[in-house]
Amino acid sequence: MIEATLCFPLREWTPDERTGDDRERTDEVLLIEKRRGLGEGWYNGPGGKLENGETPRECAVRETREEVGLAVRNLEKAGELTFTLDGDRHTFCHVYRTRSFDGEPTPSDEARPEWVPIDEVPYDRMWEDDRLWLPAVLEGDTVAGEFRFEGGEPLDEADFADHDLERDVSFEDRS
Ligand SMILES: Nc1nc2c([nH]c(=O)n2[C@H]2C[C@H](O)[C@@H](COP(=O)(O)OP(=O)(O)OP(=O)(O)O)O2)c(=O)[nH]1
Repeated sequence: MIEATLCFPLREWTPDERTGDDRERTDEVLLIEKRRGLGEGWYNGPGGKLENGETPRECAVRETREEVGLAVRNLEKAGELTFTLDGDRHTFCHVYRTRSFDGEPTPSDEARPEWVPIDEVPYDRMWEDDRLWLPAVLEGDTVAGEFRFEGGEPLDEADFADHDLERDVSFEDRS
C-alpha cells in the first residue's frame, strides 16, 4: 500500500479598507493545480508519496517545498484517509494543515499554486471524494475516512463508489 501526505497551508485574508473592498474577512487555502502524475489537471493540496525512512510530517514538508517552494512548519494533523481500489487498500494518506510558513508560493514543473478563499474551493475540479472531507479540514476539524474506488488502475480514472467518514477524531500517534 502507498503511504502519502497532503498539506493545506492557510492564511487569513483581510479586506484592504483603502481600496473600498467590501468582501468579508476570510481564510484562504493554498491549493495547487497538478501538472503531472496522479490527479493531473485537478486541484489538490501540495503532497505526495513517502520516501524511504521519511516520516509523514517530513514528507509533507518536503513535498510542499518541492512543489511550491514554501517552507511549512508546525503542521497540525487533520486527517487520515484510506483509499481502496476494487476492495484492496491502495493508498493511506495523512492530511495536515498549517498557518506557519516562510516564502512565497512559486510554480514548479509539478504544480501551479493558487490561494483560494475556503468557501470558493473548486470541488468540481478535484478528486470526487474531496468535497466530503476537505471542508471539515479547512474549518479546523479532524477527519478519518475510507473512500472506495472501483474499476482498476490508475486510481484517478476509477469510479468513486462509496465511503465512511468520521469527524472530530483524535490522532494518538502524532504522525
Ligand atoms: N485530495 C485527494 N488527494 C488524493 C486522493 N487520492 C490520492 O492518492 N491523493 C493524493 C495523495 C498524494 O498526495 C497524491 C498522489 O501522490 P503523488 O502526487 O506523489 O503521485 P504521482 O503519481 O504524481 O507521483 P510522482 O510521479 O510525483 O512520484 O494524491 C484523493 O482522493 N483526494
